[in-house]
Amino acid sequence: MSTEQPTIIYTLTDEAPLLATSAFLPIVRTFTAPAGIKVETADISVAGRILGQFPECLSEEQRVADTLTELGKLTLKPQANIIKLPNISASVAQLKDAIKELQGKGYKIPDYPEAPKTDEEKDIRTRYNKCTGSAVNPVLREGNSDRRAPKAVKEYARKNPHSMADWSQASRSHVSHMHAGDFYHGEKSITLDRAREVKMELIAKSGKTIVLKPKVALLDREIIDSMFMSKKALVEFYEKEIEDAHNTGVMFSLHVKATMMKVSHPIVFGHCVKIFYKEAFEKHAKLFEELGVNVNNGMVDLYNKIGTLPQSKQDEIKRDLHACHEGRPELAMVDSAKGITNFHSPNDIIVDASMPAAIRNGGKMWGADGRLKDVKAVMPESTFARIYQEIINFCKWHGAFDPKTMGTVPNVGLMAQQAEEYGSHDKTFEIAEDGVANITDLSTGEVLLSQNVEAGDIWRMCQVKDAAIRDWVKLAVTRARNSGMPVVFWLDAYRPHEAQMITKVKMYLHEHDTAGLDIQIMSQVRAMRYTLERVVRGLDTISATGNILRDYLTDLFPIMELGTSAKMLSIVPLMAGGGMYETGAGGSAPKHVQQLVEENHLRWDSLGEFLALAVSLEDLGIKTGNTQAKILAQTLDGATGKLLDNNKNPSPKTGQLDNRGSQFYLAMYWAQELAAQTEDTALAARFAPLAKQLTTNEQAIVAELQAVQGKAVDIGGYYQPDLAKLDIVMRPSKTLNATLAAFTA
Ligand SMILES: NC(=O)C1=CN([C@@H]2O[C@H](COP(=O)(O)OP(=O)(O)OC[C@H]3O[C@@H](n4cnc5c(N)ncnc54)[C@H](OP(=O)(O)O)[C@@H]3O)[C@@H](O)[C@H]2O)C=CC1
Ligand SMILES: O=C(O)CCC(=O)C(=O)O
Ligand SMILES: [Mg+2]
Repeated sequence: MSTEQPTIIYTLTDEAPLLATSAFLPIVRTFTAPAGIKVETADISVAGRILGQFPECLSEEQRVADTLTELGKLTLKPQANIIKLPNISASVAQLKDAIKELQGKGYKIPDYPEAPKTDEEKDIRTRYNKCTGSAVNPVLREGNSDRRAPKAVKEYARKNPHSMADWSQASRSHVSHMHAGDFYHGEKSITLDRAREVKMELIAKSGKTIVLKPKVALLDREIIDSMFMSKKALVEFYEKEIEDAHNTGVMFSLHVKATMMKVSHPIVFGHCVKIFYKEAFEKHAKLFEELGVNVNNGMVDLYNKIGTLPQSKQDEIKRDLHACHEGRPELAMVDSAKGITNFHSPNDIIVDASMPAAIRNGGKMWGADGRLKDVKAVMPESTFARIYQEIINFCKWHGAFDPKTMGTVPNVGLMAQQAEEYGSHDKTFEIAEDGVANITDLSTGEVLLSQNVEAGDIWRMCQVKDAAIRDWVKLAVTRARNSGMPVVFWLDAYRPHEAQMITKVKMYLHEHDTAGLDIQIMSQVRAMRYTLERVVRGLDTISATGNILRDYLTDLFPIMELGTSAKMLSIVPLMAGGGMYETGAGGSAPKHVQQLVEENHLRWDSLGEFLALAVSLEDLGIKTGNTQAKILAQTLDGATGKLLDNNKNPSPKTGQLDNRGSQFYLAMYWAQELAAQTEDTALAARFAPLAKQLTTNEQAIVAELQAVQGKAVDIGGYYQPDLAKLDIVMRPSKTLNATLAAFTA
């Protein structure tokens, strides 16, 4: 038994999860304190991360620690027990908004340098770049991923099915992806024969050698890939698909993951915008260059930059942009009421969330007129786009899934140690000149992988470490054994990277007793088909996938099965022995903040947080020998079950029970469960008065929580809300606050 006080690290993040945590944390502490468990916080919000980059610009009181780096180090220790809430993976536009907000609050941090020239500006830009895109998850995910719908949650969804729009066999919705010239087609992959140090360089046709990445240290038996996307092929593909959508009268939408693929996907996105508005971009090319317009950051960047021009010039540009819509297909909207299209910002439509939403809507997205319409879903990279076409085909034939009867698809995802594409952004480059792109051994000069590339192509190297793969296979076998479900490894033997993976998976499966287990390997399209054939028959199938499909499938299936990925249990067994517990599988729901600020109603569902806390406590109990932690875990699970049975989830409608009400019910049921358990009578006695008080005051507390709704509130900031104001807004029940305070006193 450890002598240190058992500690859970609770992350403070952004947007809806931060709002919810500010109310939930006092409840958590109330319950964990009697068991001697410490709950510490770690601020990894985008605002906190920005401030952490510029200590020299801040006063002593303003300075914050580099919490993310510290937390990253903790994940490498066996005692790590971290509750990780979803955080913003910021686009450049969001970053700039956050900088502005912080400057307005008196933090003297520099402006974001649009076109850095001096060394100082370049340094600032480098520091800010550390805060964009998916900057948190890859640092903390030092383990593979186990995401699933717990039994109670699945049962709840079966009894209370969410709405699913009908699918028509006449639906014209489809996925369009490249058939040549994308990363899939040009990929080369090897497994290393020993540890090596390599460089990435371009031997240009002009004779120049451009070193793009001077050194990458690789481990023995690591798999590395070299792949590129041809700009020419991409541009041709967009031209063809835009024209096809126009000719056939189907709405056009573009789905990327510009947060995690923070270097490649903004470029992929930008080309599409430039082709869609080709004539306007050609006409104003010089001016846009002078203004530093970069539509890789979305049309929002263009509109911001032209805002400095005389009104007549702005009007002319806008007229030219609007004129482009003539002869172009209708564009899918992000917010039709506000006129925000799919091209507004590359982060507005994030494929893992956007495609499931469209499939749940019968294959439709919103048009400018506020109506749902069939859509051409453009995902240039073919590697994973095909799974969506497969599920669309399935829905067209079988109709929408039925949450009452459908099976479940848990996921075991390879994500440790920045695996695969999601860890590649520091090794992704837009090629400046035609030439040969080589990955070369630094000490021997041997060229390990080589590609012929052209100016504008996107070239990248991905890595996945042997230890991560071995751990992933073990996790898949363990999950198969514990659940009794078959496992399918979604691996495509025709893709060079995955051919290497298949060899390793087969090898590592031999390390385990797989007798009686059903473990298969199938290409993604076949795996999707096989899984769906089982899903409609009510059968369950574990998907064991690489990092991208982990992300895609853990939104896709939960959204079909449960209506949201918020209700997922997301465990990351850290390879060093600790545990990280993510809360759900989705994001930070910016729309929910807007509703809170305008109407004081928070629809965010903290169920994922309740589930995460229970496994965190359970793990802490086992590892530290704290039996009360185990009881807290069991009773919390019981409370979550009651919450579901009694339907005390937050409602999306203002005036009804919201996140705060749902949290109150969790606290009440948890106290009741603790008071009722007989394993630890002292603990039962300790919680009995709390259970009694919360139960007696149920009506009063719910009424107090309800009474505040319907009016606008001030939380003192978006990226860095004022914690005191947040406390007032998120904890409006005097009775509840007083009861918790009296218990702790
Ligand atoms: N683990 C992480 O850190 C992740 C972070 N992100 C980040 O989150 C931000 C938003 O991403 P986006 O793609 O819009 O996806 P989100 O998952 O945040 O939002 C999509 C929709 O899902 C629903 N939803 C998601 N979680 C919950 C919840 N707990 N309770 C209720 N509803 C929920 C909401 O639908 P409705 O409004 O209809 O109720 C929401 O509008 C981005 O900055 C992104 O990078 C995204 C994924 C994971
Ligand atoms: O880190 C991010 O930006 C998003 C992560 C994500 O979508 C996921 O892991 O499901
Ligand atoms: Mg995701």
